[in-house]
Amino acid sequence: RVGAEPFHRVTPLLESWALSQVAGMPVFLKYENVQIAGSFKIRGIGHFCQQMAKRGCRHLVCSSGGNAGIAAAYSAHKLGIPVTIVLPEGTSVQVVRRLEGEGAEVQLTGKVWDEANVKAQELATRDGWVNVSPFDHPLIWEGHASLVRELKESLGTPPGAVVLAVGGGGLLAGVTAGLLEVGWQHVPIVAMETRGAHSFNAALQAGRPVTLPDITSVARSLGAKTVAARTLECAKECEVLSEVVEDREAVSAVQRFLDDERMLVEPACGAALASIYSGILWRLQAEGRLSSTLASVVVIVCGGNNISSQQLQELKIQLGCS
Ligand SMILES: COC[C@H](NCc1c(COP(=O)(O)O)cnc(C)c1O)C(=O)O
Repeated sequence: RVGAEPFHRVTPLLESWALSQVAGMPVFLKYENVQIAGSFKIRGIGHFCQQMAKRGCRHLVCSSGGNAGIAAAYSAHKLGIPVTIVLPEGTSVQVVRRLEGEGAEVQLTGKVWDEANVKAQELATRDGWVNVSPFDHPLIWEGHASLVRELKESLGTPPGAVVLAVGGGGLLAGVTAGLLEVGWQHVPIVAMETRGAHSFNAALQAGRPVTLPDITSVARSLGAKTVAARTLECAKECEVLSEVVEDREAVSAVQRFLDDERMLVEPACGAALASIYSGILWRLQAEGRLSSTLASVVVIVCGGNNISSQQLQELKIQLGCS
């Protein structure tokens, strides 16, 4: 039966000795980097695709910086439905190869995700075709909420804060939905972005979704110029602290995490880890915006496929980080 079992897996939640030392408090890492299809995306995208298959969808199309596209290709493969992935021209060869390996038809168009998305929406007007948004649909948020149910299962008691990265805001919307569902709506969310992809921070400042003129951050997976409108409602329903770090800090965090935990993640994930490595949590506590006596903090290691040791070396040279 379609949709009987979700496509995602339960991921480990492990206390990190190294990051706890840096943070001066217990840091628990939710390892979505070992999730099916390489990032947390499969939780929401898989759920969305299963529901669409139930409703008679015959062809899936997705515009993605990479990870949502891989999750959509994996889901389509599992469902036996053809899928077209529309990607920005600069997408790495390894992602294109991975998508074609999952059986997807890949089209490269546009400079950034928003332009590829216009093309995907055009294709989706065909009969029986459904566009899989990388981050902006209630079914995606519903699927991502499974992550918080797993946190509740593992921790029992609520963490002092949950740290996550924001691109289009799907993970933020899903975690908010999950916190409300398990009764942890008082747990603050630290929403991390890199400068040059800080569309959520800009929206919060303006009180409405803002479209950035361009994406200039190396964290391409955070590269949605306009954040989902739903994220502004999340900021009213939960306590959401929006923080922006420089690319250099995100890439330095990737390197430190590689040495601390021997795992390689994208700069998008480095943005979340920079909350620890760049002392953002410590500063929020010093400013009184986070309690100075947090019992623990959970950092969602969102993962991502779009990184290699060579790309990390090139990024470190490009950004001049240690
Ligand atoms: C343009 O890209 C949006 C989306 N990446 C989103 C993404 C995020 C941010 O998640 P969001 O806030 O978009 O739900 C964090 N961490 C990783 C590794 C990601 O791939 C995609 O793959 O299409």
